[in-house]
Amino acid sequence: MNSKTLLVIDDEKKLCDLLARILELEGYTVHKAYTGKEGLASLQQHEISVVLCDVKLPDYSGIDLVALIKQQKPFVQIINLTAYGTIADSVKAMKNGAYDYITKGDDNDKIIPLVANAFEAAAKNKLQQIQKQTDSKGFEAIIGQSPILAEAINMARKVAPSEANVLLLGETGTGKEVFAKAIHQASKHTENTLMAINCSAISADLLESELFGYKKGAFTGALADKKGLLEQADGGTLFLDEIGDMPLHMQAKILRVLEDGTFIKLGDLQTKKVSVRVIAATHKNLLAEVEKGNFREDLYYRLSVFTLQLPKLNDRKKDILLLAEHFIKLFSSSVIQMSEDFKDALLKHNWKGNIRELKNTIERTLILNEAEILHADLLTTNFNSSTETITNSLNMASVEEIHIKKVLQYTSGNKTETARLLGIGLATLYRKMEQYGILKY
Ligand SMILES: Nc1ncnc2c1ncn2[C@@H]1O[C@H](COP(=O)(O)OP(=O)(O)OP(=O)(O)O)[C@@H](O)[C@H]1O
Repeated sequence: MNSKTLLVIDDEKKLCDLLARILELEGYTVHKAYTGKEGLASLQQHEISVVLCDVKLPDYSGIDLVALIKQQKPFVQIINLTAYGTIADSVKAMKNGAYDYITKGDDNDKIIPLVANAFEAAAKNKLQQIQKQTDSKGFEAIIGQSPILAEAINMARKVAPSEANVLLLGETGTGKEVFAKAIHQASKHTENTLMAINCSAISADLLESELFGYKKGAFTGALADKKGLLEQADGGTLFLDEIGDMPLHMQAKILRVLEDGTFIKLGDLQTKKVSVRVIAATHKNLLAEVEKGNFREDLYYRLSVFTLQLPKLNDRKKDILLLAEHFIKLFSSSVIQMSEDFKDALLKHNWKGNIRELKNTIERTLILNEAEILHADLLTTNFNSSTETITNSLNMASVEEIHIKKVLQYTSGNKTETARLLGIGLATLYRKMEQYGILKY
């Protein structure tokens, strides 16, 4: 993600050189090619994320080249350079998978923002691709060698091929969802779907319609029948994340699913039956919730037949560097090393957000710095929660303002992505931008 490398393919040498120069001034590393063949060779040699490609090349049609590049490197984004008035070309280019097209000479001020957006799309594509590969790797994707994690993996491997429901316990970010996916992958139902829902993230009404589905006319806006996640997961696995936050009336319905596989869609009179294995997860102490009357005891016992406690990252310090190395490789295409002081800082930090916090910390550190060797000073402003090492020489507000601006710059003003990277909600981001008078984006 770090390397902002692009390729310009154009046989008009002067234009190619000019474009390259403009983009270099924007901080990009630019490779040039004057023919399609040279371009394809360059793509094999360098880590390129975005290609600007003329549609009329001596040896190739730039439009055919789009399909060829997409075949070889699906996450690479291609912007075609078309001559004035050749709309048909542009349409075909987009059909072949081009990110966008620019009319030569006409759209000069569009190039820079378009290229920035194309890089963003390429990075997202790459992460999605890696995520897919990771998901299909099952237990192999779980990084860590500490005995406490090995024990959890061992237990999960044992229960995976059985039909037993599983309750995953652990603080936020300890990898509960990763384990749920791995258990599904190693189950007998891996050819069927794993459907996941976070019970704390959406309202009770929406949760109910998402899980059970509804009949047309069940409520205003129910314009057609909708299958719920339970039906979609039939024959496979349903992952109920943060089950401790499920409202009591829904707990009764889920209990019924666990008991005999039956449920009723919203607005329906008939009972439906599914065969679904349930994996549930929570960061809460469910027994304490049972005592407080917030969680049904019978559901607790149904779910907790096989309970798996996932360790906190602070309890498996041995894995911190291993995970950090893994995330560095994930987020950067260039070779980046950790200095001893950087490793020390990672080991000393109190990882309240567990692996997710470590992952976010590494991602931010790499976004905001170009260094090939990471030092501890790069980390201080990137730790999620309060850290003793944070600088006092600037007041917090100005550090925050600078930080928000940097991330906005990185995302080319994409607020949703900025909020995600900052770990705050979109509304909070807008409020802070207003507070600091950040108007440009
Ligand atoms: N052992 C691991 N190896 C590699 N990546 C991991 C591992 N465990 C977790 N992750 C990554 O850390 C992040 C958090 O993991 P996950 O979402 O599974 O945690 P969680 O316990 O379900 O969190 P929450 O309770 O907040 O939903 C994810 O991006 C995941 O890919």
